[in-house]
Amino acid sequence: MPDALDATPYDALLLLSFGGPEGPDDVVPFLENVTRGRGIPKERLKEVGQHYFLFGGVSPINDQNRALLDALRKDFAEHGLDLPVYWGNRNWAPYLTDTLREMAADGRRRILVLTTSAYASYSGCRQYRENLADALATLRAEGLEPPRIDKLRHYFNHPGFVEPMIDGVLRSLADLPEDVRAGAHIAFTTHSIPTSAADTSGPVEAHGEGGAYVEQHLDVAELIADAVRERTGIDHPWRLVYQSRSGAPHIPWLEPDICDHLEERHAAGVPAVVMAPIGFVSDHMEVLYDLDTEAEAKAAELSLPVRRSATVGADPRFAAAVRELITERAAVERGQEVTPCALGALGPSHNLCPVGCCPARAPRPAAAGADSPYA
Ligand SMILES: CC1=C(CCC(=O)O)c2cc3nc(cc4[nH]c(cc5[nH]c(cc1n2)c(C)c5CCC(=O)O)c(CCC(=O)O)c4C)C(CCC(=O)O)=C3C
Ligand SMILES: [Fe+2]
Repeated sequence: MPDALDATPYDALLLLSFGGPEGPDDVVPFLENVTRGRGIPKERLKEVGQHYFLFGGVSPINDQNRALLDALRKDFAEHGLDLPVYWGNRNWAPYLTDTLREMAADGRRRILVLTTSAYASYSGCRQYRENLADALATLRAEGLEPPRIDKLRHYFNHPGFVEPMIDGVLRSLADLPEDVRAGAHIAFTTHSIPTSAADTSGPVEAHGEGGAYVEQHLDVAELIADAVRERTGIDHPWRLVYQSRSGAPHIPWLEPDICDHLEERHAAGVPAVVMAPIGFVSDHMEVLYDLDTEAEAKAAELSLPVRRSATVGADPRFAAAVRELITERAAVERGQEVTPCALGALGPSHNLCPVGCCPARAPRPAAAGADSPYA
């Protein structure tokens, strides 16, 4: 086997995700897990519960992660990368702590973590690092020797993440009626977060209006829009907009919301919109409900033709990107020179979250960062 497919010093990959309910009885306990201590109004929770009940109480996210696990294992096997893959979630079974306990029992000592979040933010990065620190503390309290954990760098600008989304937008444009296609605008969407969380996202030097969170999404949006222009010869105007706002109404979150944006585009005479959910790794509930149900209903009310483009999901190019990120990071840990792969203006993200990256409201231990107690 060539050197590049050596994962040493790592002995396992952990896919770390959000988790979702798998039946009606799971919905309320799942939402309690998600919102524990996070100050989400009761009304909002009831409403979000209804989104899940509309789909039989089942979030597609777990099956999508199972498909990603299959794609990763297949890719690793085909390329001779001998690295076992595990899966654990923040909010639903298989729970992260149970998976880490199993990994420790299997003798895994150096674990690399892949999160199903491509960008910097408290929710998408540090909160997962806090979950890892909590799980490690539990193992330690149980008298188990906790493994050492590193997290793969943010992959928002990796070609294996961006290219499937370019294809998705091209497919959605092609799927629009011909008479509105050339004039279509692209609405890149991501999860809204409190502006205070956006402004402090990423390393301290990226803090400022919108922080690394907005900056990274704008980088991806521009990459996709440029590629679409190159391949179609048409300059489709675009904007980064937000969805899935939560929290109390008096706290500012990133705007505009996709539904307001559709209204505004319609009023401006735009003939069609492609909604491209670049903030998400799979077509989970935020996509199925907030875009395919709510935003589609708004568009129907406006008689505005819209299409929603696909997320990467289990695309083989994404699986290959994960393999490349693993072998790249492993080489770094072995002290070898590597050229990290990244598109766009921002360049490859840091391997180790620096101190002050995506701070929490109340500081808590977080694993796999420069400020980690057991890094
Ligand atoms: C940045 C971000 C991502 C993208 C990065 C990533 O993927 O990590 C993301 C993903 C997801 N969010 C999800 C679900 C929920 N998020 C909620 C609440 C919140 N999300 C937030 C942010 C994010 N969320 C925030 C700041 C809150 C407020 C509460 C808090 O400060 O923590 C709530 C509570 C109800 C509500 O208020 O909406 C639910 C149910 C699911 C699962 C979908 C499924 O089941 O298929 C996924 C993948
Ligand atoms: Fe969320």
